[in-house]
Amino acid sequence: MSNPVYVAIDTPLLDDALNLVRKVKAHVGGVKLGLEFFCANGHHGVHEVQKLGLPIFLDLKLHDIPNTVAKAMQAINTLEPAIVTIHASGGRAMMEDAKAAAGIHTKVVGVTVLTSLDDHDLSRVGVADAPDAQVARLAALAQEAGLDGIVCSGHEVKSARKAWKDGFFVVPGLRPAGASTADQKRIVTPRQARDDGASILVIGRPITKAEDPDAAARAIVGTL
Ligand SMILES: O=C(O)c1cc(=O)[nH]c(=O)n1[C@@H]1O[C@H](COP(=O)(O)O)[C@@H](O)[C@H]1O
Repeated sequence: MSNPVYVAIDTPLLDDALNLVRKVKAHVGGVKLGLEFFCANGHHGVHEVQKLGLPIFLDLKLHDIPNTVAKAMQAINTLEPAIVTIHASGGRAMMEDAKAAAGIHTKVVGVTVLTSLDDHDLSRVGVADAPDAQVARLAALAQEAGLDGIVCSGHEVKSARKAWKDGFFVVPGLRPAGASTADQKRIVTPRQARDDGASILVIGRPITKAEDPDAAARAIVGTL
């Protein structure tokens, strides 16, 4: 079984990112680079991290009209990322065009309901349904659009996996027991997410902000 843990490197500083990846690379299966890193370092930064030998998850959460998202996807194809995110709420046509524009080795996954949101936050943006119903709706749309899978919290992954057996499920919002939740609202432990059908476990601060990131990554993998 390959290591499902992707470490979220949320920094705009290339040297910090490289140092962190060097520290934890023996105990993670891949590296997630986000918008913060990409805006600061672009293709060059991704190439530098890629040299360390782990698969790259480019978390850009693209969300725009279909033409714009498809063109953005084409512009990152030369990086050959293993995984790229788009927002499922961008609609079916946007998802179809994004997938069509992506490279054949890239998994395109749709972000459903951010793990930092709860029922109350959803109602404030006009979504009357609870997170699980909204995740189920967007997961079905992502599947229809031909995406590889979705991003959802550990609260929804079990039912999402049941409805989409060969889907690829990316689960962030993971906290080892007792860890600080910070801005995350729908959290579970890495083990729970794994048991409930997650394909990839995205873990940031519990590893990157630990005194010893390598030991933290190793301990988390030990619980799986
Ligand atoms: O797409 C994501 O990766 C993502 C989706 C989501 O709903 N929630 C979420 O936290 N993420 C990302 O997962 C990572 C979580 O980081 P930590 O909370 O530090 O573990 C961050 O890089 C977020 O951008």
